[in-house]
Amino acid sequence: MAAHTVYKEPAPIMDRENPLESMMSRFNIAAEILGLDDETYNVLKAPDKQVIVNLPVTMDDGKLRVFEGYRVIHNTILGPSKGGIRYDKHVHIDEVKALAAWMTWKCAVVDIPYGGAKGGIICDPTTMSPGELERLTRAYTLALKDVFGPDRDIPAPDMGTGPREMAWLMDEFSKTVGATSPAVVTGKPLVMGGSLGRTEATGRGVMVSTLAALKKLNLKPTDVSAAVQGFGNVGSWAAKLLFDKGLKIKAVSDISGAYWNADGINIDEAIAYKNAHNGRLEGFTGATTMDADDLLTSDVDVLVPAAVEDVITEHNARDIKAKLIVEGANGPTSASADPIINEKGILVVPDILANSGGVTVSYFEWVQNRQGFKWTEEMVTERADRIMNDAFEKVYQTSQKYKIPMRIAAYVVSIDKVAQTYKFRGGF
Ligand SMILES: NC(=O)C1=CN([C@@H]2O[C@H](COP(=O)(O)OP(=O)(O)OC[C@H]3O[C@@H](n4cnc5c(N)ncnc54)[C@H](OP(=O)(O)O)[C@@H]3O)[C@@H](O)[C@H]2O)C=CC1
Ligand SMILES: O=C(O)CCC(=O)C(=O)O
Repeated sequence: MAAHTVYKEPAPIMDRENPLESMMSRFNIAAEILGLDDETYNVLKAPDKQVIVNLPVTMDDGKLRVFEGYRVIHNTILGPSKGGIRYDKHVHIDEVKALAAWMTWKCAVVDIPYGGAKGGIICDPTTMSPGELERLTRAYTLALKDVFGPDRDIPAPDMGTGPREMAWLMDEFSKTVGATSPAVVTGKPLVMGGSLGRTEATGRGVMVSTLAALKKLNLKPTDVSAAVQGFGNVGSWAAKLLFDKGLKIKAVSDISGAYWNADGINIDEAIAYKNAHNGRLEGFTGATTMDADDLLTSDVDVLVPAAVEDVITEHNARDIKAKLIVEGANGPTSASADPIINEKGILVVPDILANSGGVTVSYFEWVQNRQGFKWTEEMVTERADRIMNDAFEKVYQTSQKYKIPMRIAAYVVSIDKVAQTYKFRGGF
């Protein structure tokens, strides 16, 4: 008889900052500023739906392992819910709930017709074979076949997933409905309905919002240095596009460590090195190694956290030297750090604005799938850049109007749009 193991070893959330608490604390401040009515507040403070699934997967050694997966739908008043799927050993339901709510606010801030959702599976994709990952992805899709759908809930990549997983998901879902259904998922490979520009979209949005913020600070990109934490999809593209705009990228990092060069790192070389070395920067010779935590407090003008949640906390915020933080990751700053950052006068382009380029181009992918017509790369980037710049300006003007940080202003813009929609639609 095969041995049965339940693969479930999440880090207890109590030992870390809780992203859900950070999300709620900002939501509460913005709701207060808006004078949000109790009914709408009570609807928005909790997710519409939380699904927990058990996923039995036969591993390559013939043993059966049961993984735990989640899909949280935060809100759908603006449209079908949208949000990525995370494969990571630290996935936690509270984290998925926070990430789902951030998707609602993110889609509202860029004014695209989606609600918010997020998914995750507790697993370590770095130790699993492609076959195991495929069986896991198909099991997750089957378990959620009644949740997903082009007009219901549309997943996408997040940490630990990419076009390969989205292709398996699209295929498995299509089999359950008996017809090829490309619009059920975004972030697909180009040959099967993916959009030009989606791979780099989140990093591009980070670059566009960094340039917009530098303008407000009267700083020229070519006079500015930056550090980027995380060198995956978001971090590597953000670093490359900022490097191309003339910023001196003095530090980058991934899970293997942080790498520093006061004269600037050649990001093209760093990406080529990573691609040739199993996706890691370990051993990169274009920089010297530095303590990973020191990257966040290093002597640079712009800090781009683009890895995981809660890396900027009350414990290190005082030591940050950057004048500008542009949040490529979701939730990289704990609410406990907000007052310190505000007191220091650091301008923060918050996650729900700075990294919204990804979902914006996902929206374009979904539109193209439904139109059955492929846009050119120029159409994608021109429209995405315009949306990012418009959203930046709207949030910036709101922050000026209410004399509040851009983070709270972004929540104000989003919650206001959602609340107004509830008023018009009625129903409760
Ligand atoms: N992909 C997207 O379109 C979007 C992603 N985001 C957010 O951006 C963030 C990154 O996602 P994405 O780039 O897709 O994920 P990836 O899995 O592609 O990359 C994550 C990167 O972070 C590194 N990393 C993980 N933990 C640490 C750490 N403690 N310190 C330094 N680096 C670390 C990883 O290193 P290694 O590879 O060596 O493990 C990897 O370089 C997440 O918060 C995600 O939710 C937001 C909007 C859209
Ligand atoms: O592209 C998408 O639909 C969602 C991306 C995502 O998960 C995010 O923005 O955090």
